[in-house]
Amino acid sequence: MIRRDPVTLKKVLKVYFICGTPNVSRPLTEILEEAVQGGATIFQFREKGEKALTGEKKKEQAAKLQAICHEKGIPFIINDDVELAVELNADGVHVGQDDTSAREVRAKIGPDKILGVSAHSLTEAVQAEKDGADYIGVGPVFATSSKDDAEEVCGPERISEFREEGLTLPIVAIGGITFENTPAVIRAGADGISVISAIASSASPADAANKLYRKASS
Ligand SMILES: Cc1ncsc1CCOP(=O)(O)O
Ligand SMILES: C=C1C=NC(C)=NC1=N
Ligand SMILES: [Mg+2]
Repeated sequence: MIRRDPVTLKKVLKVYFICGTPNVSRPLTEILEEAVQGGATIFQFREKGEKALTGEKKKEQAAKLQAICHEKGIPFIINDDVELAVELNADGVHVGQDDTSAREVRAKIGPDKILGVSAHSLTEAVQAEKDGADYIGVGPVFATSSKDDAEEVCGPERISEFREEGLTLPIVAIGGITFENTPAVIRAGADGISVISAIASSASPADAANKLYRKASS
């Protein structure tokens, strides 16, 4: 169990791979293995879109991915689906502003699980912290084609603004992140970067994760 303290979490958030079966054209289990091999430090199962698995199939896939994360010693996070997270005893949940309220999720998953919340404004960020969030996901910092209902691009500046306002909560940036633009995001004050396509669409997820890790740690 990853302790929820901010110091541990800031390390764990370094290279946050997020993926669902609609994002890949070969088994997600294979891609996850390779991504962790390369240096991914935390994984989120985000099963969304018209081709997303549901019910038993989604649960089976989640269990397989969870087993890989446990074997490799990285946290397994589930996006949105709090019930599934509780059922599988996942390491945590990530919710957006339009999902179950963070306060309610914290009550359902208990004090030892990781809770991530998407935040686009300082108000949302401060509220998330009050509601028991361990980290916030901020973005899209660059243009992305992986989320059709993404908010408008906010740039890494949004993260700098939060830091200038004194927000110390762990922050992971998201949206259109590649190893080229990772340094700017870390310089802006993010503790880590989260990606879908930079790893999922790479010919070598291991190589992509490794490049991202080096850029996020430098
Ligand atoms: C889930 C999510 N939230 C904001 S942008 C995004 C998609 C990120 O995907 P990519 O890393 O491929 O831009
Ligand atoms: C929308 C999101 C923002 N940030 C993170 C870490 N995950 C998400 N699903
Ligand atoms: Mg959501």
